[in-house]
Amino acid sequence: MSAHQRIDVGGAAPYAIHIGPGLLADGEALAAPLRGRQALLVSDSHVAPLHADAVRGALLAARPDARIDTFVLPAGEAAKTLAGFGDAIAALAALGATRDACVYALGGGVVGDLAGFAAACWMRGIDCVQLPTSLLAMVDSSVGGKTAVDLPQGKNLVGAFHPPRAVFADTAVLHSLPDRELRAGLAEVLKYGAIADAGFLDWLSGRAGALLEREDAALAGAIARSCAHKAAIVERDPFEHGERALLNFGHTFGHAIETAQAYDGLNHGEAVAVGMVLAARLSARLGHASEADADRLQAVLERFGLPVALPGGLDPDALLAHMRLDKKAQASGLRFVLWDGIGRARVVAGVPADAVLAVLRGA
Ligand SMILES: NC(=O)c1ccc[n+]([C@@H]2O[C@H](COP(=O)([O-])OP(=O)(O)OC[C@H]3O[C@@H](n4cnc5c(N)ncnc54)[C@H](O)[C@@H]3O)[C@@H](O)[C@H]2O)c1
Ligand SMILES: O=C(O)C(=O)C[C@@H](O)[C@H](O)[C@H](O)COP(=O)(O)O
Ligand SMILES: [Zn+2]
Repeated sequence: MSAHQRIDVGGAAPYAIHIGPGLLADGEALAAPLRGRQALLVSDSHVAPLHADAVRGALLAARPDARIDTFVLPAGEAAKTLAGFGDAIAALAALGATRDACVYALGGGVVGDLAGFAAACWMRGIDCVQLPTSLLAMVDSSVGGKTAVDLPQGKNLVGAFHPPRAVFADTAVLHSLPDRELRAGLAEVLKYGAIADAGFLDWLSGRAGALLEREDAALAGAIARSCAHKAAIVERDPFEHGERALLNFGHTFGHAIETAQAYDGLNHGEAVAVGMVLAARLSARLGHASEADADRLQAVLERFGLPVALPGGLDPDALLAHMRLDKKAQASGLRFVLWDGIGRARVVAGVPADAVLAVLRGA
């Protein structure tokens, strides 16, 4: 395998995250997890024309006896649906996939979540290899085994925990990623600093220019440190019984925004950026953090060109209704990841709805 970094994720089903340029051309490495002779390469309409032939060619060079079908989703969050999931399942049926078949998810988080969910469900679970192509997918969605599709009622409401067999993050493909999507990925990178690593937030803040200019060393450092944080957390708490919920910082607000905009407004990373600012403001209102810390977090996000305010036209009461279907909510009420300042977060139950509404109204 070409020079790369490797991060191991331990637990009941251990796997490795490989990070570096050129990994998608390494057919031997990509084919190693393929136990049988069938693979379904799932991608989307932006990524497939750029990278699917190369991946398929690399896999076939290593495994000439394999049958590799390709299934392409329309690009974008609006395709992460039960209907898209059904189409992926139909592609597995057309392949005649047996239990030793493997799904390869080549794309951003939308492809990774949907393809992973199809792999989790086909014959009650077959292997999935994540080939993340967006920054967001490299630093977050390809790791940890959360798979899902959205419903009109809420984000990721139908899904399963299904860890990948391996993750190959080929950093060379980031050169074709649109700027807006690069910034969205940086929102989830900044999240690790906000919840767990004040030094990392400083490091990122000092390299905003280099990261936005896609300098290799800066990107490689940000990806590896993000994956190390995510790997450590999901290894300790794979099913989100505790600590893993911290990775949801900003997501109660963010998911409500995405749902209210019918998955056609802010993208996930942008919605999480706004959500982190709102969660920080809520934390300050409830006495957990200071307004000065919330101001600082907002300023860092702004430095990366991310949105930090609620988009116009959204009804606070409708957003609150969406939050009641957040996966952290309980029969007793809302639970939020609140913030104790840079690098420190915790899950808090019984957050009063009127405080959430006040933050949404900018009061
Ligand atoms: N499972 C998890 O733990 C987890 C974590 C974070 C986010 N997510 C989910 O991930 C999704 C967001 O992921 P995303 O930001 O990657 O969105 P995405 O998958 O929609 O990708 C963003 C856009 O970039 C394009 N793209 C991706 N890679 C490219 C490349 N190399 N070159 C050119 N274009 C490229 C895609 O086609 C798409 O248009 C959301 O559905 C979110 O809920 C899941
Ligand atoms: O891996 C996790 O755990 C996360 O919460 C990571 C989030 O960035 C991600 O958006 C995740 O899909 C949200 O999960 P959900 O359980 O709130 O749907
Ligand atoms: Zn997220």
